[in-house]
Amino acid sequence: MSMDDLKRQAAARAVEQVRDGMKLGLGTGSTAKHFVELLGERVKAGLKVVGVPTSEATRADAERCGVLLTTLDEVDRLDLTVDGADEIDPNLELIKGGGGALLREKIVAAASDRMIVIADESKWVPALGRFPLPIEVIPFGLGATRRAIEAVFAENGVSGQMDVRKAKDGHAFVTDGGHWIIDAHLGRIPDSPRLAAALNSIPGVVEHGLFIGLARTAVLAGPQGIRVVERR
Ligand SMILES: O=C(CO)[C@H](O)[C@H](O)COP(=O)(O)O
Repeated sequence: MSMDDLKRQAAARAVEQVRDGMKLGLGTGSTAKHFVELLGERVKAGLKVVGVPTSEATRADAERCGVLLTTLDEVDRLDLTVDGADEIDPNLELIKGGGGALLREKIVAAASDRMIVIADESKWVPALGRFPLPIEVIPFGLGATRRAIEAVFAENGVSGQMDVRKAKDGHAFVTDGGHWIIDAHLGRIPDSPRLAAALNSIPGVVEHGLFIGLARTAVLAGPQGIRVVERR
């Protein structure tokens, strides 16, 4: 079974949680794309839902699949967000942002009563940090922001190379919000909630990919089947 089959299986399990009338957060990435496609099939069969997309790519996918869209200005809370992740630890803390949509993803997840993270088993890790941590920054004053990030890393016992993410054309990758992303290669993050809070305090950092206390359920698809992990 391919990795993509596993992603689709995890997405299919999450689609079972969707009920008529729900307001949904729609994640970004290849796993979330499966969810949007499967949701679209249920919509065509008569399910009534509205979704808030977490990226322009997901907006296009949802429109193509016939999923009605709304915004967080038009609705108050969302019932459920379903999104992928780059890493998931046993406390259901996440690294997200490999696809560059972390800012909208976090806004949408925080506005949701429940977040289900869907992934293949390879995303399950004992501790976060092997996947480079995406940090979304304002291009202005980048040198100062980098130095402040380095200082926060040192205070939190981590260090590693920091790369400005590049697009395929070799220029800086620009997020849907018009910002840049620094990918920080930290190896292992001993205390992710503490690091997340410290990064939030840096001027010039718009958001980072540590999702702390947001995911309630993880649906992990592996060759042996599906494992569902609930937040303790
Ligand atoms: O955070 C994300 C996008 O910003 C994605 O959810 C994450 O990168 C996982 O992607 P995929 O499902 O393609 O493995």
